[in-house]
Amino acid sequence: MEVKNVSFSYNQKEDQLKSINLAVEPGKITTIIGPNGCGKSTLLEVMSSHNAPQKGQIILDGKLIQQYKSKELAKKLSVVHQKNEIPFDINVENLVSYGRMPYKRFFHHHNSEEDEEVIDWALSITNLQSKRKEKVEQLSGGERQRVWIAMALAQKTPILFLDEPTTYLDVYYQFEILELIKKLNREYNITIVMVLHDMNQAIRYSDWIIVMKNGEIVTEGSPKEVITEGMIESIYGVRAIVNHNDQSGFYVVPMGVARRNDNAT
Ligand SMILES: Nc1ncnc2c1ncn2[C@@H]1O[C@H](COP(=O)(O)OP(=O)(O)OP(=O)(O)O)[C@@H](O)[C@H]1O
Repeated sequence: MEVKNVSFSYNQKEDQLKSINLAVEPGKITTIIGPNGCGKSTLLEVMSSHNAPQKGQIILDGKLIQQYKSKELAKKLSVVHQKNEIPFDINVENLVSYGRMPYKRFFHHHNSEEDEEVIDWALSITNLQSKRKEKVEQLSGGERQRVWIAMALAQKTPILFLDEPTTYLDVYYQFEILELIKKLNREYNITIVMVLHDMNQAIRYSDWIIVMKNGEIVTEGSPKEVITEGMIESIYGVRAIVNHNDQSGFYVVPMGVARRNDNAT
């Protein structure tokens, strides 16, 4: 997938994305980081054709993204959004089965054998088999996040976008979700593009990191190239120590505010 010179504005006054250029490498985990409001979610929304850019092109498998029919695109790319509304009274397997919609004909609501197999696979890889009859609203935050991921997996797409998949989760569930994402990438070869805030998680789980500020990409590269004390100070206005030890590998310790950050976005 390639993003070429893309600009996007919600209000026609100011661009929330300014001339974005990037390429998503197939089979890798790409993570977008940057301060609140810098345009990370907006970029995912534009890359998934949820919003159309005013300028530039997004190309997926050699074709402009707006030329895909919605069902056709939904077989290539699935998205786990930051905020999700649970339909009233729905159980886990019924919500996950929504992921099969792109494969169904109009007014054909029942699941085919293949649909059932894929739903079983999505439930088992997200470790939700035992919860399949439970109401989604009664699950814990970590379990719910796995349900949204299972629904996206039921779409059986080669590309998965996740917007802040670990937000609101305790540290155990954060690792559980990130390990699942890594497994989807390493064992099932699903290309991942995700937004994260935690730099240590970005270091540990990404092949490639894109850093945004003010609607622009300011730098990108491998975690080691990108996560530096200088980058953290200039992008976030925070003093940090970037260190390495044999046990933990390479890690960041944020130390405090370096300067008043009036221009975080
Ligand atoms: N639906 C919308 N209508 C108008 N402006 C919006 C809308 N959604 C986001 N914005 C604005 O676009 C800018 C980028 O927002 P976006 O949510 O993409 O940032 P983000 O980097 O994902 O932030 P965060 O880390 O806080 O989730 C912000 O100034 C935000 O206020």
